[in-house]
Amino acid sequence: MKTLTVDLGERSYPIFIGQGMLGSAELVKPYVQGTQVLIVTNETVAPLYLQQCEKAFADFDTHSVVLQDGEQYKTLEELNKVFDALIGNRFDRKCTLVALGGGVIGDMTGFAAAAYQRGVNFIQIPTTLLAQVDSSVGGKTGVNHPLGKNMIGAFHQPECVIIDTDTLNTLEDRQLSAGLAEVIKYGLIVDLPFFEWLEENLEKLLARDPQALSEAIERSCQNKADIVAKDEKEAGLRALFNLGHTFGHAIEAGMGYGVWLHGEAVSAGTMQAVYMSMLMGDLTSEDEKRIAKILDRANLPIMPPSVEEMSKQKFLDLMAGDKKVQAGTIRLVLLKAIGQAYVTGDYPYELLEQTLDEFRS
Ligand SMILES: NC(=O)c1ccc[n+]([C@@H]2O[C@H](COP(=O)([O-])OP(=O)(O)OC[C@H]3O[C@@H](n4cnc5c(N)ncnc54)[C@H](O)[C@@H]3O)[C@@H](O)[C@H]2O)c1
Ligand SMILES: O=C(O)C(=O)C[C@@H](O)[C@H](O)[C@H](O)COP(=O)(O)O
Ligand SMILES: [Zn+2]
Repeated sequence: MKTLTVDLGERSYPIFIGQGMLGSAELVKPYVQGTQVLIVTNETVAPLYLQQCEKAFADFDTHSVVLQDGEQYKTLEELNKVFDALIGNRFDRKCTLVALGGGVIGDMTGFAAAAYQRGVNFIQIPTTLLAQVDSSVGGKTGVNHPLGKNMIGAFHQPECVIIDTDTLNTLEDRQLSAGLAEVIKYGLIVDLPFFEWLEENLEKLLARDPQALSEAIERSCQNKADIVAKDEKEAGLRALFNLGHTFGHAIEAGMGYGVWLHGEAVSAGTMQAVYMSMLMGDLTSEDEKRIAKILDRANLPIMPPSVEEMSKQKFLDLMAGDKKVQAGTIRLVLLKAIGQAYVTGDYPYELLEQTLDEFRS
């Protein structure tokens, strides 16, 4: 087992990466406060892993709640089921919530933990590649609104993150690819050597080679932990994790939550950011081809929805609601080079329009 640390002073926490850890009482015990535990999962993950996970919390007064599966259920309404379970079972302020599932369950459970009685502890047990490399680390929690992704939420850090890579054995190929979009993102924004390693090892990752997966998860989590430790609440640097997301979140909301997976929307959105970085005179067409190639090899979309599926105006309206918008300016994460991202609102607006028009024709 490998252990990384998210260094946030007295709120620092470990990320455990290994195999066969899901039922380990020894591992979770130090991170459970009080006597009451609520495991939050969904209807797909529960039959696969709930029983095993419950074993780890057998010494506590443990309950579970099973939510509907899908991005379309990442809503305040569905979240109420968690509050019903907590209040209905008289959970007190020292209780611990456990997120067992992908990023949707992690974001919702974290937000429930942030809000219940103004804040209780929670543990992340991510079971998708995307959640293991990104969403379980860093404390962004929340739910969607019909007009925008993750618009209602809170920063709330977990007590620990338990990444059992065995859970990836049951993940659908499409979901594995979606996770790779966020893995590739780390290479693009801050880590050229990791991008080069991914170019070398992509087939191994697609074939679920345990060693390759473990290395990709570790390097991704290390990149995430380093930046979160420097900028927990996204005053600046942390926004780099949003590469491809201003376009991608617009695709997710615009097409209807769940139609495009988050990772798929991030992939196409990354190509839009890459195209615009080329228009800005930074990336070369060789860079563009190289980035498109790795995303395509990962079985990810490299073109956004067609103009018929999503108009330029719809894109712009949704992007105008992005959380990085400042004084009406849509700020974007662009690339100076592979491995070197920056955030800017200082670009000719026509280049954004050109990206939305030309990239799709
Ligand atoms: N908080 C953050 O920093 C952050 C970062 C990235 C993404 N996100 C959010 O995460 C969400 C996407 O997460 P996701 O890609 O994990 O999607 P997801 O949570 O919807 O999971 C994908 C699918 O895999 C299923 N599943 C989960 N684990 C499984 C397993 N081991 N075997 C078989 N099936 C399994 C789920 O039930 C679901 O159907 C989005 O809502 C996105 O906004 C948040
Ligand atoms: O942790 C972060 O910071 C990220 O931006 C990670 C992203 O991959 C993730 O999709 C996040 O939820 C997007 O954040 P948002 O603030 O744009 O909703
Ligand atoms: Zn993301």
